[in-house]
Amino acid sequence: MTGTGDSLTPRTVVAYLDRYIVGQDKAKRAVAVALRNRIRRRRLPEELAREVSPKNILMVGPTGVGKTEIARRLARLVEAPFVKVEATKFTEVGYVGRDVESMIRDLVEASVQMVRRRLIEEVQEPAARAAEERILDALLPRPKTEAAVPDFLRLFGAGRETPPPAASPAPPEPEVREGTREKLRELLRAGKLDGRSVEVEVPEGSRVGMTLMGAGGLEEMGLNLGELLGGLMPKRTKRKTVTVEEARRLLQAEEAEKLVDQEAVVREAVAKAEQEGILFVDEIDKIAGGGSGHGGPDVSREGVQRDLLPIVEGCVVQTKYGPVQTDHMLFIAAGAFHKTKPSDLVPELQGRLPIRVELQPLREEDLVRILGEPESSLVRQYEALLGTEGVRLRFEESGLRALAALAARMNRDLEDIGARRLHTLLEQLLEEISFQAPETEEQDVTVDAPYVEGRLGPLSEDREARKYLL
Ligand SMILES: Nc1ncnc2c1ncn2[C@@H]1O[C@H](COP(=O)(O)OP(=O)(O)OP(=O)(O)O)[C@@H](O)[C@H]1O
Repeated sequence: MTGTGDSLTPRTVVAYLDRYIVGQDKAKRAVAVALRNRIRRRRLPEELAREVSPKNILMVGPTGVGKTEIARRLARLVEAPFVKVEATKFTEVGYVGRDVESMIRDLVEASVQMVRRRLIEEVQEPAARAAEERILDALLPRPKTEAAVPDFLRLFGAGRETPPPAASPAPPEPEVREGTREKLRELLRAGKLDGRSVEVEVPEGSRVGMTLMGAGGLEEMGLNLGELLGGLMPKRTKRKTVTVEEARRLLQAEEAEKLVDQEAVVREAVAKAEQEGILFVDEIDKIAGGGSGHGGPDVSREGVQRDLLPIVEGCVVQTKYGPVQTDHMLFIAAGAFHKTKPSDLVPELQGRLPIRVELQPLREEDLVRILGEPESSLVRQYEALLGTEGVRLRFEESGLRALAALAARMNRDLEDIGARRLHTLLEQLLEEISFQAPETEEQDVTVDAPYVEGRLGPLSEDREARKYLL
């Protein structure tokens, strides 16, 4: 389900999120409302719409309970450009105030990729046709004499009287060639020529990727000399012998690239980032309060908050795609707040994160559901992955319960890493099968409680091993 506008009521958004994330109803509601506010804002007269700032969200909750997942799924639902950053990244040595702006550049880049992918998808049909013609040209080269005469001269009759070189056979009549070309086209479309070799002209590598050494200003804005000059320098191509199948892939990609208007991509991408962008700023709790991030000569936490502020409040950031306004981007900040409180953030930042939601630690029952219920749950992923190699994996309810119980225990005894514990446990549980799958005959594996206990029980009792493996 993707879409924008009327169909995206908070209720439908929550229902969508429910398909992937277990529990955390308050956080789901908060993001659904924030999204709805965006839709409402777009219906306002322009002048008023400009005044309405997004209702940014502060998610408070321990690690691994679904904070990022909720934000990411929301972005995917509405096809919004999305970026996740760790606020602590900006407290590191070597940090300069403007680095905070890099998250906006990353967002725009994500938006450009997104728009480009979509537009490229849209021109696949004409690109495929153009690629087909080029492959046919390569398989059935035009006779040299004719090809050597530019089309505009041929209009005046040039080329007709040029006799073929004595040694080479006379070129086939145009109608005969046309017929052959059409036959070849049929074979090509039926995939009968896929294995044949053909020589085609393809662009050479990517554009020159020289970065301007030492030109701090440009580099900071994400500018790159190769890209700056890319448009001015002729693109280099080389002749390459490949299979017809590969040629189709290469040429179709090249033709699609040519058909997409790069300026239109940038225009749409910048607007999309400005109006629909979602920035997820994790570990915001670690920059709350004064002092440095984690001792040492790091940049002060308050300094980072002060740098974040203009971006959250709305400013213009220079990017290689031009100036980008941050006023209407949605910020979702998140943190565990074990050692600090949201009220330790500078007041202006607190004011810019008006919606507060708490996410709950995951209980054993939640972990059971997380294993099996979400549409792309871990269990489904493993079943599908191993299924590709003939392993019919089946999880029984008792197996899921045993796994969840163990995960809950390890979270209590070691460190609470939330649902991430399930990843490490499942990896250990299925390690052997995963390793052997390609070499074994088809097999059925049923994961029930004894299976889980047999494999993970001993590990969970071993004080040292469990620290590293579970
Ligand atoms: N409530 C949940 N329902 C389904 N899956 C979950 C849930 N909570 C966590 N997960 C899964 O656990 C993993 C980690 O979750 P997520 O990235 O959302 O953590 P987080 O709360 O953002 O923590 P952190 O702040 O440390 O990044 C993801 O693979 C996610 O799908």
